[in-house]
Amino acid sequence: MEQKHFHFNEKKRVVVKIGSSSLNYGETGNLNFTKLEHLVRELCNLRNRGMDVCLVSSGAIAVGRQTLGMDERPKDISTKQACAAVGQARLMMIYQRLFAEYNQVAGQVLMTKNTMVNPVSRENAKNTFDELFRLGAIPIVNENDTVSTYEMQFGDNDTLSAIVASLIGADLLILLSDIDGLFTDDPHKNPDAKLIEVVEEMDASIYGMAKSSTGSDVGTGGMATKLTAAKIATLSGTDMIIANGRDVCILHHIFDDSFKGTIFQAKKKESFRIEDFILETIG
Ligand SMILES: Nc1ncnc2c1ncn2[C@@H]1O[C@H](COP(=O)(O)OP(=O)(O)O)[C@@H](O)[C@H]1O
Ligand SMILES: N[C@@H](CCC(=O)OP(=O)(O)O)C(=O)O
Repeated sequence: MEQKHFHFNEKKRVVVKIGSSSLNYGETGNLNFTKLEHLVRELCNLRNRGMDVCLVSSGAIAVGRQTLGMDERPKDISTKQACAAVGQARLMMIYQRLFAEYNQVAGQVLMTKNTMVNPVSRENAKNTFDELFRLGAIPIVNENDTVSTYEMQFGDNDTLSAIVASLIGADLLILLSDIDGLFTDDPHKNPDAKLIEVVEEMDASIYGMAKSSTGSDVGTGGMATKLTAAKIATLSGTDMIIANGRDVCILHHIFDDSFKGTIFQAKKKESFRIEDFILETIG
């Protein structure tokens, strides 16, 4: 797809979200180190281009489950939280090592809904991001799964990444998924589904396409949570892209103006306040 008119290479602050299914080998559930290494290299190159870069990485529960030798996806909250405690630490250890290889520094930011709803916590979180960018570091964000209660959970990192993008005033959010973008229907169920390349208006016809079915044993939310993310991002003035994270080199293709995916065009609404949106819609 030729998208020269979008000028993504002029973006200044970019959030990239990668889902659990893109970090693991589907068949074994083990981490794909080559993929992680390529992802980190791509993000370091964006930093080298002069952009502020933030990574929202899922995978804590999947990595913890693997590390603890569980065959089944955990169902109850305390088992998920125990998996996240083990997996988040392991994931960060790997990221720290890989970023250091490219002479970049990564910092961990773990958030709950409370971080966004409480004005003092929200301001503190924003200041932390600003300071990390000023220092040239790359924030790596996840939900604080080990402590977040059901009521205070975002529950999916698609929504969380859009909230982070809104909080830090990012001008581009990229969701790396296990699928090329938004299709007219779930392509795993409907082989006639067609890729939508650009979404200018988030109207009812668009919401009708997205199903919450996931493409893997580790994904959360399916396309429905990606559209919630698109709504938050576009109202905040952030363009959003869904692209396939199978090959993370797609990141430089996005900035070189040639890639396959779905672009949601920003529509900033002056009255939009992320904290009100969270209270009204996500609860
Ligand atoms: N309209 C749609 N277009 C594309 N994918 C869809 C659609 N509706 C549901 N899906 C499902 O959403 C999945 C992607 O979400 P998910 O499994 O949560 O993965 P991840 O968060 O890792 O990207 C796809 O694999 C697909 O099965
Ligand atoms: N916070 C959870 C991930 C939740 C989530 O949205 O997962 P995914 O659908 O894989 O992006 C974790 O790190 O395991």
